[in-house]
Amino acid sequence: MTPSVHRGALRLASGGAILPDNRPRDRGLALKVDHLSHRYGDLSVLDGIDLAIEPGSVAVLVGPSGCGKSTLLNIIGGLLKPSDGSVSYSGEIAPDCINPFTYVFQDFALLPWRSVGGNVSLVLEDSTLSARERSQRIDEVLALTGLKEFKDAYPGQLSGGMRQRVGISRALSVRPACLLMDEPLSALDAQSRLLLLEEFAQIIDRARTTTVYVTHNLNEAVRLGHQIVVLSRRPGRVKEIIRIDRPITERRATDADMVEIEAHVWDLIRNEAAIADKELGHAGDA
Ligand SMILES: Nc1ncnc2c1ncn2[C@@H]1O[C@H](COP(=O)(O)OP(=O)(O)OP(=O)(O)O)[C@@H](O)[C@H]1O
Repeated sequence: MTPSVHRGALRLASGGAILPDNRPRDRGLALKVDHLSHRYGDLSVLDGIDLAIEPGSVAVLVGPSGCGKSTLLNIIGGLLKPSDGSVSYSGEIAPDCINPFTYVFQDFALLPWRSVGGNVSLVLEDSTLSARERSQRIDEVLALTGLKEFKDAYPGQLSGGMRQRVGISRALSVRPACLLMDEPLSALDAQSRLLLLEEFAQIIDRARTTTVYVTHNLNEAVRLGHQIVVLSRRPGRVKEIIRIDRPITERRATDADMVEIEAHVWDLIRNEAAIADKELGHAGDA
């Protein structure tokens, strides 16, 4: 099979969609991963992954350490070419989208000498937006992420949770068609993480951008995912896909069904995670 990342199915939407109030319900691309495998040299990392992600939905990738979650995210984002299989995208990219595939990483990568507004502005400065349009967008995303009052503050004056909200503001300001999030909350202390998780749920729901979210934290997975893709240990294969239909904003981590799903996901990965940890530990000894 010829490995490929198809981008041919993308087309521009006719109407300019605006976050947050008059946005369309489903902003984003549909993604399809077909029989995808990946190797780094002799190391087989992903094996035969099939996956479909609906526009505007959140797919969470979980699995033991080293099972290939970030690799899959990077292939979906077009940073890596798969050894086998393909990723295809279909749907509409709004004309106001500056960067269709946009990452949010765990380290916030903010410039300390730039204000909150200045950090968001950074990703808009090479675009064709006028100064006025840029300023409107910045105000709009800061309103969406609850940072309006902090536009002129500097990263050093903010908590970790707020810094990550600047990170997500910056990502949303380009109006992405797909958000790629690699453990965005993992650099935070437990309390900030819980607080920001609730805020993320609201922000992700309001933005309605197709989102692929990698995490080790199963609480985040059930809180945010429309589907939870459970991968086996390396080489990662899809072990089970769990769908959660309840709207993200109507979920509570303590709801009985959420607790049950989380326990089920943990059952699926517990043994494999223990084995993967030992394998990685030995690899580190070598
Ligand atoms: N560029 C690379 N070259 C060689 N091996 C790599 C490369 N990137 C990742 N790997 C290896 O591929 C495997 C999968 O890595 P990846 O980061 O995708 O897994 P992961 O599930 O995201 O891991 P974790 O949960 O620990 O973050 C690991 O064994 C890793 O060491």
